[in-house]
Amino acid sequence: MTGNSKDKEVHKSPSVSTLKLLGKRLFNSGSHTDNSSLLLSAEQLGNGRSLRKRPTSPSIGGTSSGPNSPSSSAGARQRSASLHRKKNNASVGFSNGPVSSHKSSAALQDLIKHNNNPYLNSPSDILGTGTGIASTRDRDRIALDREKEREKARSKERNTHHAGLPQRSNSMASHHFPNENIVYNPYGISPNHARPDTAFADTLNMNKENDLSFYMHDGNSKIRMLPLPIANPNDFLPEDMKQYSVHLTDNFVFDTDNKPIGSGGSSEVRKVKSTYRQKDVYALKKLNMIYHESPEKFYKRCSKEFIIAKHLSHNVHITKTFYLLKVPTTTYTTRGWGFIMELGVKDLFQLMERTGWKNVPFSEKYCLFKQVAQGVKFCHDNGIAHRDLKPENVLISKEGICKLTDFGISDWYHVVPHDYTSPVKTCQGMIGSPPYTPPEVMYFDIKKHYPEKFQKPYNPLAMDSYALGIMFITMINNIIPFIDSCNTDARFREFEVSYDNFINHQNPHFRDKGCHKPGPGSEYSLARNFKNTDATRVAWRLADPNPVTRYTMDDLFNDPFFQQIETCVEPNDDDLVRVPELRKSTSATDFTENPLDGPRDQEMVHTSNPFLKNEILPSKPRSMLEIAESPSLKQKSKAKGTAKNKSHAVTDEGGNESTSPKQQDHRKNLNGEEDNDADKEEAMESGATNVDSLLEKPTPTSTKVENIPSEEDSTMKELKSMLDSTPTTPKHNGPTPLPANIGAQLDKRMSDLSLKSGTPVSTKNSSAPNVSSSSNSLRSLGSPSVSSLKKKRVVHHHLDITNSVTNMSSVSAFISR
Ligand SMILES: Nc1ncnc2c1ncn2[C@@H]1O[C@H](COP(=O)(O)OP(=O)(O)OP(=O)(O)O)[C@@H](O)[C@H]1O
Repeated sequence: MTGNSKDKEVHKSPSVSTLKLLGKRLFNSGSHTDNSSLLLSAEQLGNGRSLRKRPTSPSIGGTSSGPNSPSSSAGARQRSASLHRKKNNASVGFSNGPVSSHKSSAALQDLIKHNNNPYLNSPSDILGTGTGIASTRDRDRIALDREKEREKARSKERNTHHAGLPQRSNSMASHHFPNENIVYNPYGISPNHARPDTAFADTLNMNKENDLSFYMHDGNSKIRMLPLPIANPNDFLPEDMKQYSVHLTDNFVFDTDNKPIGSGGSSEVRKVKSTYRQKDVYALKKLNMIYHESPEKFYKRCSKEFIIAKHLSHNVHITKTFYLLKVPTTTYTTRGWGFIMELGVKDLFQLMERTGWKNVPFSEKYCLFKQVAQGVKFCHDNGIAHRDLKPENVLISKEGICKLTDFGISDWYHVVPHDYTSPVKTCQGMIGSPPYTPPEVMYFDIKKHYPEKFQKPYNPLAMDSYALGIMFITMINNIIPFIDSCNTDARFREFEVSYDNFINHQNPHFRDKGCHKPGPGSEYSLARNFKNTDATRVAWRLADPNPVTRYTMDDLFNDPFFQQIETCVEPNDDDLVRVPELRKSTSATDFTENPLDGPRDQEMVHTSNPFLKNEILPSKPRSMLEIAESPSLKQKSKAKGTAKNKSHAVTDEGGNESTSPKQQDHRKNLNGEEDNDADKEEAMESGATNVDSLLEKPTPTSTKVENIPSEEDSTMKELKSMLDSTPTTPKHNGPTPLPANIGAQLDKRMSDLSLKSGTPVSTKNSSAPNVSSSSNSLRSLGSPSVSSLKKKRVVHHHLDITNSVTNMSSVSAFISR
C-alpha cells in the first residue's frame, strides 16, 4: 500500500499539465530510453509512439469531421516518416516511424536517455520480424490507397460537405512550429481555428492561474461561458437522481492548493473539499462547452454523462460520481456545471509514463489490466459501452485500485436500452482516441478520406475490446504500438500483416471461438515483450483488427490465462470512498450566483420539463431522502422544513442510504480519523461565501443554434420528453441499474442522444463465468457501511513506481527548446 509520501510524490510529479506540455513538444520525437547508447537507434528509428495523453475525439454528433485539408495530421506524420526513411535509408518494420527533427537537441537526448522502448533493444527490431512471411495485403493496400486518392479528390470537389458540423480540429495536428514536432491534439489551439473550448488548457500554465482577467473574457473566442442563469441540474436529471443541493459552494470549498489535477478535451479537474470534513477531498470535474456548442446541447451532453457515470457508480472499478452541481465563477473556475467525483491519485497514463514502469513485474501489469477489464465488464453488464477506453481514463485510487472514468462519449448499447436481451445497437461516426479506436471506427475519420463504402455500422462493445487490447499491448511494451489503428499507419499495417501471418502459418484456429492455443511468440514484434504466448493470445485476440472475430468481454473472461491472473482487489469488494455529505441547500433567494443575475425563478425559463412547469419548482430542491419518502412532487409539502441544515449523506446507489450523524460518528471511529468538523465548519462556510462573492460578469445570452447534425435536434426533443416522465419511486438495489420504469424510459430516450444508431447486431451472451482471481483480496465483511471503510490489503504496490523525471526543471529542459 502506498503511503502518504507516495501521494505527495504524486502531486509533485509533472502530471497532466507537464505531460501536455511535454506532449506538445515531444510527440513524434525520440522517446525515453534508459540506454544512452541507443541514441542513434532512437533517432534513426524516429520513434513516434511515445506515450502521450490522448484527447478524445469529440464527435458528439456522430461524426468527427475535419476540413479537407491536405495538411492533416496523418499526412503530416506520413511526410515525416517518409522523410525519415529517406534520410536514414533504413528499411524498418514496426520500429519505423516519424522523424524527429531534433537530432542534436539536448532535450531530445535527455528524452531518449529515458527511453524504455523495448523495440530499441534488439537489432532484430529494425527488421520487423514476423511480418515478412507474406504480404498478401500489400496489393489490397495499394488498391485502397488509389481509391482513397480518388475519394480525396472527389471530397475536395465537395469541399464544404462537413462545414458547420462539430469538428475535430486538425489545428495542432497540422500545425508545425519551427522547432517543434507534431502533436495530434484534436482540441489544439490554432491561429486559424481558435477553439473556445481550449480555454482551460491555458489554465495549466501556473503563471496564469490566479490571473483573474484570464477568466473575464466572457464571450470571447477563448472562453466560453454559459449564459446566465445557469440551468438547474435537477431540471436535467431523472427523478431518482435529483439532488438536495445543486450549488457547489453549499457543501464544498476549493482546495487551497488550487492547482488543476487534470484536464481533458472538455473539462478541467480540480480538488474540492467537503465544507464539513477537510479530510474528505473530492475531484471537481468542471465541464466546459466545446466548439460552438449551444447551452442546451451542453446541458444535455453533461447530464447524459453524469447519468451514465452515476448509473455505474456501484463498482470498485468505476470512479464514483456523486453530484452534478452548479459552479460559480471564482478565481479557479468560470461558472458552469461540474461533477463531484471520487478523487483519483493519478491515472494509468501517468503511471505508464514513469521511467520505472518498465521494471514493473508482469504480474502487476496483468493485475492492472485485469482490473480495467473488470471495470469494462461491469459497464457492459450494465448496458453501457464506454467507447473511450485509454490509460488516461483509468484512474488509480490511493489503494492502487483501477477505476474507469470519463463517460463523456459512453452510451447505452442495447436497442432497447434497459432490455438487456435486446440486440446491440450499432454505431456510426468517428469517436474515441487513436490508437485505441479500432479500425472499423477509424474509417469514419474524415481526415482519412476513406470511401464511404468502408464506413459500416460498428459494434460499440467491440470498440471497448479493441481499446483494452491496445492498452494491454501498450502496458507491456511501454509504448503505443502505432499512432492510428488504420492502414494509413505503417505500423498498423505491419500488425495486420503479422496477424495474418500468424494465422496462415502458425495457428489457423487462432480466431476460432474457444481456441486457447498459444498466441504469437517472440518473432512478432508486438508479442515479444510479453514473453508469454498465453498473454499474447489475450492481447492479440482483443486487438484483433477484425471486429467480427475479436474477443468479446465474455471471451476474455473465459480465457484461461485471464482467469488465472491474480488481482489485489475483487470486483465486488466494497469501496473505501465516503459519500460527500450534503447539509446545506441554498434556496433560490439566498444564493447569488451573480449579483447581476436575475431572480432565481428564471431558472424555470430553462426547464423544458412541462411537469416541473406545472408543479412550480420548489425553491429548494428535494433531498434524496425526501424523494425516497415521498416520490411525488405533490407530496413535497410533507417533507418541507426538513431540508435546510439537515445532514444528507446520500449514497451514490440512488439515494437509499442517508447516513445519520450517529452513523457518521461510527464511520469516523472505524476510520480512526479525527474530525473536528464542527469547529471547522463555520470557518469553512465563510470561506465558501467568499468564493461565491468573487468576480463574475454578465454574459450575453448565446442561443445561436449551430448547424448541427439533425440527430442533435431530435435528441433535444428526446431529452425533453425524457424529463416528462412520470415520477416513480426512486429505488436502487445495489448494482441494479436505474429503477425499472424510470430507467427504461430514461434509457430509451437517452440512448437516442447517442451517435447515429444503425442496424442491430445479435446480442452477445451476457452470462459470464465466475472469475476466480485473487485469493489475497479482503472480502467485504459485515454491513456495507462498515465494510466500506475497511482497509484492503493488496498484493501489489501499483503506485510505487519510480520516476527519474521528478521535477519541473528537468521537464522544462524539454519544453523550453
Ligand atoms: N476524479 C478524478 N480524480 C483525479 N483525476 C481526475 C479525475 N477525473 C479526471 N481526472 C484527470 O483529468 C483528466 C481528464 O479527465 P477526463 O478524461 O474525465 O476529461 P475529459 O474532458 O472527458 O477528457 P477527454 O479528452 O478524454 O474526453 C484525466 O485523464 C485524469 O488525469
